[in-house]
Amino acid sequence: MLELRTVTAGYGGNTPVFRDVSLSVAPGEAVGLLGPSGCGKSTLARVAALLHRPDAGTLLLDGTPVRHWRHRAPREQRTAFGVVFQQARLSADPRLALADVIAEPLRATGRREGAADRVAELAATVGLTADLLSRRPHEVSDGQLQRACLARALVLRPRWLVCDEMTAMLDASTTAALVRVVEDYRAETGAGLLAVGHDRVLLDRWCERTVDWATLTTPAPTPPPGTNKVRRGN
Ligand SMILES: Nc1ncnc2c1ncn2[C@@H]1O[C@H](COP(=O)(O)OP(=O)(O)OP(=O)(O)O)[C@@H](O)[C@H]1O
Repeated sequence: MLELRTVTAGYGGNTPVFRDVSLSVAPGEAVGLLGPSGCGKSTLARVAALLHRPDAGTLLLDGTPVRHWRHRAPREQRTAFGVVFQQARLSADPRLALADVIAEPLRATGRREGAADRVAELAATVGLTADLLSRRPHEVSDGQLQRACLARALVLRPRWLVCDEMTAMLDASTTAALVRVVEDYRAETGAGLLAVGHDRVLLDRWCERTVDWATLTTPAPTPPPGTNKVRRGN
C-alpha cells in the first residue's frame, strides 16, 4: 500500500502548495488524480515517488513510514518506483543515446549484467526500433523520447508507477500505445499506479478510480460570524 496521510508540501516559501492531503493506492490498483493546473498534483506525485520531501505528514510504503527522500532514501524504497514525467526532454540526459537513457537506472544501481538484453526487450515493448536506440534525444520525436522514458521507468521492474501527465504532449495513437504498455506491465507484475492528468476521459478509462484534487484538500476553516476584519465606511 502507498499511503499519504495528511501531507503538507511546498517549496520553502511561507505558504505550502497544499496542506493535509491524504491519498492511498492499494497494491495493483490504478488511481487517477485530476485537478486544475498549478494545484500541486506534480508536487504530490513527487512526494509519493520519494522525489520531494514533504513539510509535514506521513508517507507509508507497505505500512513502513518513509523517513528519507531522493538520494537519501534507501535503495530498496527508491527503486520500488518508476516515474514518467510530462516533459521527456527535461527528464532525459541530452548527451545519452536512447539505449543509455533506458539503461540509466541499471547503471546507477550497479546492475550492468544483462543490461543490453533488458534494454532490447524493453525497446521492443515500448515500440522503439533498434536504429532509434543509438540516437540522442534531439534526434528523435517527443513521442519516441517518451517511449524511452517509459522504458527507463520499467527497467528496474518497479512495484509502483507514477505517471505525471505522461501523455499530455502526445497524439492519440501514441497515448493509447503507452497506456497499453503500462497496463500490460501492471497485468504482468501487479504494480500499482498513480496517474496524474487533466483528461478525465482518459483517466476514467485507464484507472479503476479517479480522484478529484478538490476532494483531497481540506478547505481553510471559515471564520465564525463577527470575526470579519474588513472595515466598513473607509
Ligand atoms: N521547483 C519549484 N519551486 C518553487 N515552486 C514550484 C516548484 N515547482 C512547482 N512550484 C509551484 O508549486 C505549485 C504547484 O505546482 P505543481 O507543478 O505541483 O502543480 P500541478 O497541479 O502539477 O500543475 P500542472 O497541472 O500545470 O502541471 C505551482 O504554484 C508552482 O508554481
